[in-house]
Amino acid sequence: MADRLRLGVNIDHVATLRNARGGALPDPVRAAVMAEQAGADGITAHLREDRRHIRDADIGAIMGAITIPLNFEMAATPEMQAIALSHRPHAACIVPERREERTTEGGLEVAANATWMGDYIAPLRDAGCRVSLFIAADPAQIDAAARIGAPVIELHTGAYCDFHAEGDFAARDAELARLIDGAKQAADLGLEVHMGHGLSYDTVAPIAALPEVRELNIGHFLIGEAVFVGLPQAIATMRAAMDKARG
Ligand SMILES: CC(=O)[C@@H](O)[C@H](O)COP(=O)(O)O
Ligand SMILES: NCC(=O)COP(=O)(O)O
Repeated sequence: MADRLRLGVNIDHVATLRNARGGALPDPVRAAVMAEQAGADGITAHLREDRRHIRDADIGAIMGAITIPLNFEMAATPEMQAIALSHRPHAACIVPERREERTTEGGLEVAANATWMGDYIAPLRDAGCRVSLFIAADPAQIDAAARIGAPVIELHTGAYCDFHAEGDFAARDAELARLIDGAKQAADLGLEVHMGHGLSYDTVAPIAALPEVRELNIGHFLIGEAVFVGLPQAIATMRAAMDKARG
Protein backbone atom coordinates (compact mmCIF):
# COMPACT_ATOMS: atom_id res chain seq x y z
CA MET A 1 0.00 0.00 0.00
CA ALA A 2 1.37 3.37 -1.04
CA ASP A 3 0.62 5.21 2.16
CA ARG A 4 1.42 2.32 4.53
CA LEU A 5 3.37 3.64 7.46
CA ARG A 6 6.67 1.77 7.43
CA LEU A 7 8.22 0.28 10.56
CA GLY A 8 12.02 0.29 10.76
CA VAL A 9 13.26 -1.97 13.56
CA ASN A 10 16.47 -0.75 15.20
CA ILE A 11 18.48 -3.72 16.46
CA ASP A 12 21.26 -1.80 18.20
CA HIS A 13 20.43 -3.17 21.60
CA VAL A 14 20.61 -6.79 20.61
CA ALA A 15 24.25 -5.91 20.02
CA THR A 16 24.38 -4.19 23.41
CA LEU A 17 23.37 -7.52 25.00
CA ARG A 18 25.86 -9.42 22.84
CA ASN A 19 28.70 -7.12 23.77
CA ALA A 20 27.89 -7.39 27.47
CA ARG A 21 29.79 -10.70 27.57
CA GLY A 22 32.15 -10.07 24.66
CA GLY A 23 30.89 -13.06 22.70
CA ALA A 24 28.83 -13.62 19.55
CA LEU A 25 25.38 -14.10 21.11
CA PRO A 26 22.69 -12.88 20.83
CA ASP A 27 23.41 -12.27 17.16
CA PRO A 28 22.05 -9.00 15.74
CA VAL A 29 21.91 -10.64 12.30
CA ARG A 30 19.46 -13.24 13.60
CA ALA A 31 17.39 -10.41 15.07
CA ALA A 32 17.35 -8.61 11.72
CA VAL A 33 16.21 -11.74 9.87
CA MET A 34 13.56 -12.44 12.51
CA ALA A 35 12.35 -8.85 12.34
CA GLU A 36 11.99 -9.11 8.57
CA GLN A 37 10.06 -12.35 8.93
CA ALA A 38 7.83 -10.64 11.52
CA GLY A 39 6.92 -7.89 9.06
CA ALA A 40 9.46 -5.13 9.62
CA ASP A 41 9.69 -2.86 6.58
CA GLY A 42 13.33 -2.08 7.26
CA ILE A 43 16.21 -2.60 9.67
CA THR A 44 18.03 0.27 11.34
CA ALA A 45 21.52 -0.13 12.74
CA HIS A 46 23.66 2.61 14.28
CA LEU A 47 27.41 2.11 13.94
CA ARG A 48 28.58 4.47 16.63
CA GLU A 49 32.08 5.91 16.72
CA ASP A 50 32.72 4.01 19.97
CA ARG A 51 31.19 0.75 18.65
CA ARG A 52 29.36 0.34 21.96
CA HIS A 53 26.79 -1.94 20.27
CA ILE A 54 26.75 -2.44 16.46
CA ARG A 55 30.19 -3.37 15.19
CA ASP A 56 31.68 -2.89 11.71
CA ALA A 57 31.27 -6.56 10.73
CA ASP A 58 27.58 -6.43 11.65
CA ILE A 59 26.74 -4.05 8.83
CA GLY A 60 27.81 -6.27 5.95
CA ALA A 61 26.44 -9.34 7.68
CA ILE A 62 23.02 -7.75 8.18
CA MET A 63 22.89 -6.48 4.60
CA GLY A 64 23.75 -9.94 3.34
CA ALA A 65 21.07 -11.61 5.44
CA ILE A 66 17.98 -9.43 4.82
CA THR A 67 15.98 -8.51 1.73
CA ILE A 68 14.41 -5.39 3.27
CA PRO A 69 16.27 -2.05 3.32
CA LEU A 70 19.02 -1.28 5.83
CA ASN A 71 18.91 2.20 7.30
CA PHE A 72 22.52 2.82 8.32
CA GLU A 73 22.74 5.36 11.12
CA MET A 74 25.99 7.26 11.28
CA ALA A 75 27.68 10.32 12.65
CA ALA A 76 28.82 12.95 10.16
CA THR A 77 32.47 11.90 10.14
CA PRO A 78 34.92 10.99 7.36
CA GLU A 79 35.23 7.50 8.82
CA MET A 80 31.50 6.84 8.69
CA GLN A 81 31.15 8.34 5.23
CA ALA A 82 33.81 5.94 3.95
CA ILE A 83 32.10 2.97 5.62
CA ALA A 84 28.73 3.98 4.20
CA LEU A 85 30.19 4.37 0.71
CA SER A 86 31.81 0.94 0.98
CA HIS A 87 28.49 -0.74 1.84
CA ARG A 88 26.06 1.53 -0.05
CA PRO A 89 23.05 0.74 2.20
CA HIS A 90 19.56 1.63 1.04
CA ALA A 91 19.52 4.54 3.48
CA ALA A 92 22.01 6.56 5.48
CA CYS A 93 20.65 8.52 8.43
CA ILE A 94 23.03 11.14 9.79
CA VAL A 95 22.70 11.42 13.56
CA PRO A 96 24.52 13.56 16.14
CA GLU A 97 26.89 11.68 18.46
CA ARG A 98 28.77 12.48 21.64
CA ARG A 99 30.85 9.70 23.17
CA GLU A 100 29.67 10.50 26.66
CA GLU A 101 25.97 10.40 25.76
CA ARG A 102 23.91 7.43 26.93
CA THR A 103 21.78 7.68 23.79
CA THR A 104 21.04 10.24 21.10
CA GLU A 105 20.25 13.42 22.98
CA GLY A 106 19.33 15.90 20.31
CA GLY A 107 19.11 16.52 16.61
CA LEU A 108 21.72 17.55 14.09
CA GLU A 109 22.70 21.23 13.92
CA VAL A 110 22.07 21.58 10.18
CA ALA A 111 21.20 25.28 10.01
CA ALA A 112 24.54 26.45 11.39
CA ASN A 113 26.50 23.93 9.30
CA ALA A 114 24.49 23.96 6.09
CA THR A 115 27.35 24.31 3.63
CA TRP A 116 29.51 21.68 5.30
CA MET A 117 26.59 19.30 5.82
CA GLY A 118 25.50 19.73 2.20
CA ASP A 119 28.99 18.80 1.03
CA TYR A 120 29.02 15.84 3.42
CA ILE A 121 25.82 14.24 2.22
CA ALA A 122 26.41 14.75 -1.50
CA PRO A 123 28.66 11.68 -2.01
CA LEU A 124 26.18 9.51 -0.12
CA ARG A 125 23.30 10.74 -2.24
CA ASP A 126 25.36 10.33 -5.41
CA ALA A 127 26.13 6.74 -4.35
CA GLY A 128 22.41 6.05 -4.29
CA CYS A 129 21.87 6.09 -0.53
CA ARG A 130 18.60 7.67 0.62
CA VAL A 131 20.02 10.34 2.92
CA SER A 132 18.08 11.24 6.05
CA LEU A 133 18.94 13.85 8.66
CA PHE A 134 18.02 13.19 12.29
CA ILE A 135 16.84 16.55 13.59
CA ALA A 136 14.66 18.17 16.22
CA ALA A 137 11.26 19.47 15.11
CA ASP A 138 12.74 22.94 14.76
CA PRO A 139 11.56 25.06 11.80
CA ALA A 140 15.08 26.35 11.08
CA GLN A 141 16.54 22.82 11.03
CA ILE A 142 13.76 21.53 8.81
CA ASP A 143 14.21 24.43 6.41
CA ALA A 144 17.99 23.89 6.34
CA ALA A 145 17.56 20.16 5.65
CA ALA A 146 15.46 20.94 2.60
CA ARG A 147 17.87 23.66 1.50
CA ILE A 148 20.90 21.35 1.45
CA GLY A 149 19.09 18.69 -0.56
CA ALA A 150 18.34 16.00 2.00
CA PRO A 151 15.35 14.03 0.68
CA VAL A 152 14.34 12.74 4.11
CA ILE A 153 14.31 13.96 7.69
CA GLU A 154 13.72 11.95 10.84
CA LEU A 155 12.23 14.01 13.64
CA HIS A 156 13.51 13.21 17.15
CA THR A 157 10.62 11.99 19.29
CA GLY A 158 12.75 11.54 22.42
CA ALA A 159 11.54 14.61 24.33
CA TYR A 160 7.91 13.75 23.58
CA CYS A 161 8.46 10.22 24.92
CA ASP A 162 10.47 11.37 27.95
CA PHE A 163 7.79 13.86 29.01
CA HIS A 164 5.19 11.11 28.72
CA ALA A 165 7.27 8.79 30.90
CA GLU A 166 7.72 11.56 33.48
CA GLY A 167 3.97 12.23 33.58
CA ASP A 168 4.47 15.80 32.40
CA PHE A 169 1.59 15.61 29.96
CA ALA A 170 1.43 19.36 29.31
CA ALA A 171 5.06 19.34 28.16
CA ARG A 172 4.45 16.11 26.27
CA ASP A 173 1.53 17.64 24.39
CA ALA A 174 3.52 20.79 23.65
CA GLU A 175 6.31 18.65 22.17
CA LEU A 176 3.76 16.64 20.20
CA ALA A 177 2.43 19.91 18.78
CA ARG A 178 5.99 20.78 17.67
CA LEU A 179 6.29 17.40 15.95
CA ILE A 180 2.93 17.89 14.24
CA ASP A 181 3.91 21.35 13.00
CA GLY A 182 7.35 20.07 11.95
CA ALA A 183 5.85 17.23 9.95
CA LYS A 184 3.55 19.65 8.12
CA GLN A 185 6.39 22.10 7.40
CA ALA A 186 8.64 19.32 6.15
CA ALA A 187 5.98 17.80 3.91
CA ASP A 188 5.21 21.25 2.47
CA LEU A 189 8.92 21.55 1.62
CA GLY A 190 8.80 18.20 -0.20
CA LEU A 191 10.73 16.28 2.45
CA GLU A 192 9.86 12.69 3.31
CA VAL A 193 9.08 12.62 7.03
CA HIS A 194 10.22 9.90 9.41
CA MET A 195 10.12 9.92 13.20
CA GLY A 196 11.89 7.97 15.91
CA HIS A 197 13.55 7.62 19.31
CA GLY A 198 11.98 6.31 22.46
CA LEU A 199 8.68 5.28 20.92
CA SER A 200 6.65 2.60 22.72
CA TYR A 201 3.16 1.13 22.63
CA ASP A 202 2.04 3.99 24.88
CA THR A 203 3.43 6.81 22.75
CA VAL A 204 3.28 5.57 19.16
CA ALA A 205 -0.36 6.26 18.29
CA PRO A 206 -0.36 10.10 18.04
CA ILE A 207 2.82 9.87 15.94
CA ALA A 208 1.56 7.08 13.70
CA ALA A 209 -1.67 9.01 13.10
CA LEU A 210 0.18 11.88 11.42
CA PRO A 211 -0.55 11.62 7.68
CA GLU A 212 2.76 13.23 6.70
CA VAL A 213 4.80 10.53 8.47
CA ARG A 214 6.02 7.74 6.18
CA GLU A 215 8.33 5.73 8.49
CA LEU A 216 8.87 5.13 12.20
CA ASN A 217 12.18 3.78 13.49
CA ILE A 218 11.75 1.96 16.78
CA GLY A 219 14.33 -0.10 18.62
CA HIS A 220 15.07 0.07 22.32
CA PHE A 221 11.47 -0.49 23.43
CA LEU A 222 10.92 -3.38 20.99
CA ILE A 223 14.11 -5.17 22.03
CA GLY A 224 13.10 -4.74 25.65
CA GLU A 225 9.65 -6.16 24.96
CA ALA A 226 11.27 -9.03 23.05
CA VAL A 227 12.95 -10.15 26.27
CA PHE A 228 9.48 -10.98 27.60
CA VAL A 229 7.27 -11.85 24.62
CA GLY A 230 9.73 -12.50 21.80
CA LEU A 231 10.65 -10.21 18.92
CA PRO A 232 7.94 -11.35 16.48
CA GLN A 233 5.19 -10.68 19.01
CA ALA A 234 6.66 -7.32 20.00
CA ILE A 235 6.82 -6.25 16.35
CA ALA A 236 3.30 -7.54 15.64
CA THR A 237 1.87 -5.60 18.57
CA MET A 238 3.64 -2.41 17.49
CA ARG A 239 2.51 -2.93 13.90
CA ALA A 240 -1.09 -3.34 15.07
CA ALA A 241 -0.85 -0.17 17.18
CA MET A 242 0.51 1.76 14.19
CA ASP A 243 -2.19 0.45 11.84
CA LYS A 244 -4.96 1.18 14.36
CA ALA A 245 -3.71 4.74 14.80
CA ARG A 246 -3.50 5.18 11.03
CA GLY A 247 -7.13 4.13 10.73
C1 LIG B 1 19.09 8.32 16.37
C2 LIG B 1 18.35 7.49 17.33
O1 LIG B 1 17.49 7.93 18.05
C3 LIG B 1 18.65 6.05 17.45
O2 LIG B 1 18.45 5.45 16.25
C4 LIG B 1 20.06 5.84 17.93
O3 LIG B 1 20.51 4.58 17.51
C5 LIG B 1 20.05 5.94 19.45
O4 LIG B 1 21.30 5.60 19.91
P1 LIG B 1 21.44 4.20 20.68
O5 LIG B 1 20.87 3.14 19.77
O6 LIG B 1 22.93 4.08 20.90
O7 LIG B 1 20.63 4.33 21.94
N1 LIG C 1 16.21 6.70 14.91
C1 LIG C 1 15.46 6.11 15.99
C2 LIG C 1 15.74 4.65 16.06
O1 LIG C 1 16.30 4.06 15.16
C3 LIG C 1 15.31 3.90 17.25
O2 LIG C 1 15.39 4.67 18.41
P1 LIG C 1 14.97 3.90 19.77
O3 LIG C 1 13.59 3.35 19.55
O4 LIG C 1 15.97 2.80 19.97
O5 LIG C 1 15.02 4.96 20.84
